Amino acid sequence: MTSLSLEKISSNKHHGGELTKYKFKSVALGGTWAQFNLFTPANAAQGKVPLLVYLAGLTCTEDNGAQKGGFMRDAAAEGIALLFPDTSPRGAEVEGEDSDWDFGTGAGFYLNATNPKYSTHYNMLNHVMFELPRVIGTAGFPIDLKRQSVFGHSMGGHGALTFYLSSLLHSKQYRSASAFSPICNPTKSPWGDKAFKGYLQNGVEEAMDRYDATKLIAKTKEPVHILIDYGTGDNFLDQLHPAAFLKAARDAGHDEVQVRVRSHDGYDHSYYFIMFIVRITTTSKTRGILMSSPSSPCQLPQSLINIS
Ligand SMILES: N[C@@H](CCC(=O)N[C@@H](CSC=O)C(=O)NCC(=O)O)C(=O)O
Repeated sequence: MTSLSLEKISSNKHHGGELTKYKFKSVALGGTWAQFNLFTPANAAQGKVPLLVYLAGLTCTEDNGAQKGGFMRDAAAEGIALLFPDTSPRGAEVEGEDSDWDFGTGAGFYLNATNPKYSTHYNMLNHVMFELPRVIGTAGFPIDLKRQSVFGHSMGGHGALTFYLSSLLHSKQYRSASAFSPICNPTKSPWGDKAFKGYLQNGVEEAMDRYDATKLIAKTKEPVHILIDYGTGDNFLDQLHPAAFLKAARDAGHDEVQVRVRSHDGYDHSYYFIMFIVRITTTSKTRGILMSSPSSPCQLPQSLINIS
């Protein structure tokens, strides 16, 4: 998979670091222009820093998390780079892709499409998990791709959980996953149903083993590091199923040290909730979760205690 060179669109100094927007012609997304934001903290000038990937939700672009998440202050303090990909290809010119807010443009669902209508362009899994790290590595950014974690919101929470769980057996690409209001059991949710029936040749059946975090955690034997937050006043709670994920995790033997699901009284699905959670969560480290490394054993439980 090769990519043309990056073009810088804009750059802003932020919390002592730099938030830069780039675009490039994405092979994974069928040759369309793909944009992303990358925050590099000030200490990246001294050496490579870890990377935390943020996956946004339905209707979002690479800007929502960067502008509304409130992640950068802690990332700067902890010396962590943040990557904000887009949520779908743009301008693929697939018939009907702009008809609905929860399918097509802005709603790539972090999978690789197998329905021939979408499979040239709608490959957000390949784009985020493989193409973007390759682009970042090739461009020579001061980022240590061996220290990578993933987090996200709603559809992006689904992406974070499924990317993390599906890479556990093979590449161990991410050290942990955390999610705000994630779609935890998308084969049981209307959003997931619509996405899978549209993007996948064999519909929901095809998604069971690959794209449903509740199904994946049920089969995961390895130790995991997962943190989920959701609000009880979430207007989309019927799409999320956090209790099903928690039950599957406990049934599979993952205790509260490995999988923590926190509910927050009255909070909704919006970025106001995300900002609140980020503030009560002492540092990005505790969401980003770069604490497990060969040289430093996993300290997630302790870090989670710190943030409770
Ligand atoms: N149709 C509405 C609602 C869309 C919405 O709430 N999107 C969420 C993600 S929902 C699950 O993935 C979101 O993050 N919106 C962007 C934001 O900045 O709040 C609409 O179009 O607004």
